[in-house]
Amino acid sequence: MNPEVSLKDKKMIYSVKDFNLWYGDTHALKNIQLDIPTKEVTAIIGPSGCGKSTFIKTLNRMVELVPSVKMTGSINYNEQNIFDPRYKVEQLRTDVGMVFQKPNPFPKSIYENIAYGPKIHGIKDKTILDEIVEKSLKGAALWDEVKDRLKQNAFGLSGGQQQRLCIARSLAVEPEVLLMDEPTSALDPISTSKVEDLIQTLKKDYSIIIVTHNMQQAARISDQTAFFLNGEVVEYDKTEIIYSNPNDKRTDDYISGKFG
Ligand SMILES: Nc1ncnc2c1ncn2[C@@H]1O[C@H](COP(=O)(O)OP(=O)(O)OP(=O)(O)O)[C@@H](O)[C@H]1O
Repeated sequence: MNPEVSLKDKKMIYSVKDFNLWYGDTHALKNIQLDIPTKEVTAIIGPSGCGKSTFIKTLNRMVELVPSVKMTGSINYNEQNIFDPRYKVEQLRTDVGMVFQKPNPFPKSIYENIAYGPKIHGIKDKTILDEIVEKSLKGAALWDEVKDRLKQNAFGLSGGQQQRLCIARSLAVEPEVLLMDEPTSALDPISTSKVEDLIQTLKKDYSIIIVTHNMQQAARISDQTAFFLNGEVVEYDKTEIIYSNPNDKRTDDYISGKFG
């Protein structure tokens, strides 16, 4: 990241304004203001229960699957309010891919895991599907490891390979954004490091928003970091500032391990 460019001068993919969310009576997100830059890595950190997962599940409107949810405020994605009744949620879910904490491949072959999304979008031509599978697996740095066993079941892959397969599956429908909810917490250190390297490569083409419990990970891979506490954003700034010279004492206390 160019250190001369301040956060507010960047091109934004999301702009979150006055946003509140309740699960029944639980006020889980409180008056959130957050602008998320395009083609960078934005980390969401904070202690358990502070609203990190709720926040990223709001960005693709997945949170609405919980019946008791109520929301106020606005979230603009590419300058359109995703809560506008005319907004097409299906398009949002295509543009915004999601990778979860535990790798969740389909019980199908490696090939079919990747081809599934494009097929649903109407692509039937075998040559085109082959190309998408190869490109997506290369994009997720998995091609060389699996190119000779594409017909084998995805459950035969290691946990780290399964997680990269899930990233490849997201890439296959050509998203703009990747939401990642603790994508390495179930992985060993070597697989974690491969996924972290991959995230660094992917940010050339995608905007990445990652929830992580691992503060070293956020420091290593993100351009900006938002510190959440009790449903509020306490501080949001370039990662180097959050980690070296935070404004708020609560951020400092969390970063230095005094609570969490
Ligand atoms: N489906 C749900 N129904 C009711 N309350 C929920 C639901 N999901 C989350 N909450 C509540 O919303 C608040 C925020 O939870 P959330 O899962 O977003 O936090 P988190 O920061 O991601 O936590 P963790 O790091 O433990 O995953 C918590 O008080 C939680 O109990």
